[in-house]
Amino acid sequence: MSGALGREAAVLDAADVLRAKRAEFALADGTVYLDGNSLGALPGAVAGRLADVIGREWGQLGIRSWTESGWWSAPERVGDRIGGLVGAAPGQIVVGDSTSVNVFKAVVAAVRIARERAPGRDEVLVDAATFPTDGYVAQSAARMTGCRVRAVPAADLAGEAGPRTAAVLVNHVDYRTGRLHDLPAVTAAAHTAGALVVADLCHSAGALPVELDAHGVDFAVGCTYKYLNGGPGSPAYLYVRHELQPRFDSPLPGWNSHADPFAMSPAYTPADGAARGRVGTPEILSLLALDTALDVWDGVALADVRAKSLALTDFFLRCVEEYVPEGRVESVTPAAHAERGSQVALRCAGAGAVMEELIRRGVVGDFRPPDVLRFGFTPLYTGFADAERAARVLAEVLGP
Ligand SMILES: Cc1ncc(COP(=O)(O)O)c(C=O)c1O
Ligand SMILES: Nc1c(O)cccc1C(=O)C[C@H](N)C(=O)O
Repeated sequence: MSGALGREAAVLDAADVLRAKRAEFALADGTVYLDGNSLGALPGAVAGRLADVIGREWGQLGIRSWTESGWWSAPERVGDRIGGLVGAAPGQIVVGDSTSVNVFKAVVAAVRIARERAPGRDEVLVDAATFPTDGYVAQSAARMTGCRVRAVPAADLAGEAGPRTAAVLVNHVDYRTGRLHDLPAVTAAAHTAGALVVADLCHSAGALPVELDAHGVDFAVGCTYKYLNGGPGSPAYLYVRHELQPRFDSPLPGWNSHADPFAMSPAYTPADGAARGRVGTPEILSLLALDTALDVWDGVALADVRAKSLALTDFFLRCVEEYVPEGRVESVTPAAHAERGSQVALRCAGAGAVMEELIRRGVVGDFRPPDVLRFGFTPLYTGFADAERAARVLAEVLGP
């Protein structure tokens, strides 16, 4: 650490109300980890929990663990814990499958409900810069339901929802630029137009306060391996708003979402509540790793997370401005706090090679084509000294 910004970082770290949380993570020595927006860091307690789940619950109790260890109901129990982080009252979130699969369930179900109300609706609106999987799944879901996809810039989604719109699929935060979209406005406009909203929270859950119930969002999906630190491939989640649950007609009705799964009935009767979003057997090992990973949120106020995230990203941008010669990088992340998630994306010539060199020097971010350096700031374990060092090393890599 060096210079005035280094000293400022030390002062900011000393005053950080979340600083004790860093010790709950296993972080590699000498590395600045700014890739929690792709794969969150490992919470230290996860290894012990998995050892117990494997050794005792699976190894000793075996099949009995589905009931005695609570495996069967873990998708709803862990879903309620995630609900506490995304403004969802209990009973509306189930954990399981991937985000991609949950986008499929949500978009098809949203179209089906919209069609019940007004059969002529035939359009799925998606934001044009969506994460690819959402766009691919929306295309297929639309084809299967006789709709067409119309891609418009996220900022135009609210204005574009109209009488033909059945569903609006919006990424809460853009994965490439880190732009935070106006979910309440999109939701309100979609509802005025008679459409339903599906929100992808992959880059917002755990990074900033999300208020699903308060904003009346219809469906939401998200992964748990980024800011929720569930580990590689940890299961995703599906939120279905309470009032919609009786009409939620899942396109993937598996035996796990049956009202009486062990009746093994040939006829499908959907379960009530969040369980209707289940499909097949839950991913118990990664689900229970996630369960323990969520313990790091105990005693954490999301307002503190948001305040630190904005302070960190502001500070990083200041350090970049100070250290990196003018014109070498350009931030594509909005300066306005109301429009920023928890990452900074810098457009940079030769970004792929620059990121490789950054990683070689211990600053781990990622590269997104065609020319974006992406730095994720995870307030629970990223400090101001990390932000300062990352900007300093970036300047060294780019040269004078
Ligand atoms: C916004 C967004 N949606 C969906 C996904 C993909 O989800 P999954 O691969 O878990 O299905 C990602 C990241 O991979 C993402 O950033
Ligand atoms: N899910 C990932 C994976 O399995 C491997 C590498 C990266 C990912 C990601 O999550 C990418 C991430 N959604 C992104 O915003 O780019």
